[in-house]
Amino acid sequence: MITVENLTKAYRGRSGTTVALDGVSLQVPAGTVCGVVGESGAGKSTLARCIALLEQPDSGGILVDGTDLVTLRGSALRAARRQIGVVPQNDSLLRQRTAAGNIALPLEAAGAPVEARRKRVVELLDLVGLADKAGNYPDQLSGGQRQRVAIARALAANPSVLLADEPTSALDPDTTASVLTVLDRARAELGVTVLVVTHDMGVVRRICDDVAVLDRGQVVEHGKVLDLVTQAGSRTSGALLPGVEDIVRAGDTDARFDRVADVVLVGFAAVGALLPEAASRFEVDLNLLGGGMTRLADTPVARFRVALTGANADSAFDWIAERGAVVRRRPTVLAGGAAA
Ligand SMILES: Nc1ncnc2c1ncn2[C@@H]1O[C@H](COP(=O)(O)OP(=O)(O)OP(=O)(O)O)[C@@H](O)[C@H]1O
Repeated sequence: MITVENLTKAYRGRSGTTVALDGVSLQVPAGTVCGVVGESGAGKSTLARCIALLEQPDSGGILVDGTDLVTLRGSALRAARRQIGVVPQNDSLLRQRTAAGNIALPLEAAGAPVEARRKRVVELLDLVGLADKAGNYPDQLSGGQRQRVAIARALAANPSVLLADEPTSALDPDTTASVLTVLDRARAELGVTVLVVTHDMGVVRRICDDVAVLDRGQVVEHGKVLDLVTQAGSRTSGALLPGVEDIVRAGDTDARFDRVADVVLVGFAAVGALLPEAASRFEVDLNLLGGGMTRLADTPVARFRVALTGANADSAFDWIAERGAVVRRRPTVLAGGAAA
């Protein structure tokens, strides 16, 4: 578990002071993947550097498994650093070392015996899908493969936390997918807690359990992705759910139906069956006016603008809501123009 408590950090320069982190608090449960997102300049990299102990915050705490890292010095600080594997923003492999040689670096620094090193490097190459590239030098690897070697190197000393700063920013979509798969495997197979700094909500969509949205040094949204997408007006729902607004000229079209609502459905059962079942159970005509389906990690999620016609339209929406869907009714415009 990583707990960031009220972290502040300002940069002081000749042209004045820039507040990069302004009381940031967040919790990342053990064994989850958390995305830190936000516009350029929001403070994401500063937060990552503070958590990686590469930068000293002005105030606040960073607790990893209960230990406040900010207060540590000397050998305790060095030991704490080993608990945090860092995948740097830029290509950071040593050019004169092979993939295996790069991955072995932290193990050499920790004084691990040769045989243990060799075994661990083989395991890690396998984890990142590069078992056949052990002897390749960085220049003989693609950008995505180099990034996977950097992840393997960050995992070499068995850290409890893996911190990746924009791990996919320079990669094409296919390569991005392979890097994200590796981060997901690190969590699933090694139980590592993963913090991914990214400006790309696609990363959140694919692998994050949790997300923290930073804006001008503050956390403006934080929680489970699947909870945040059900909250009306959340930035996460806006960025990750299919849009319903632009499909129809709402006022005109809504008027043709008895009841209209925006419905968010989460999970296989809800997405697959809830709406047709409601239609047949309550004998209402069901029309989808907008929206669509998507997938958040392994979970199917849908947002539809649903129109119902029939005497039981209200009861049908109540029933859908009782089964866990989020139903936001829209004011129904009657054919004559007055709101119902
Ligand atoms: N070393 C520094 N010296 C002075 N100001 C800095 C320094 N590093 C960052 N800043 C400023 O702090 C603020 C937060 O920067 P930071 O790099 O943490 O944001 P970010 O969200 O990671 O942005 P990006 O997505 O562009 O990398 C910005 O206003 C930035 O200009």
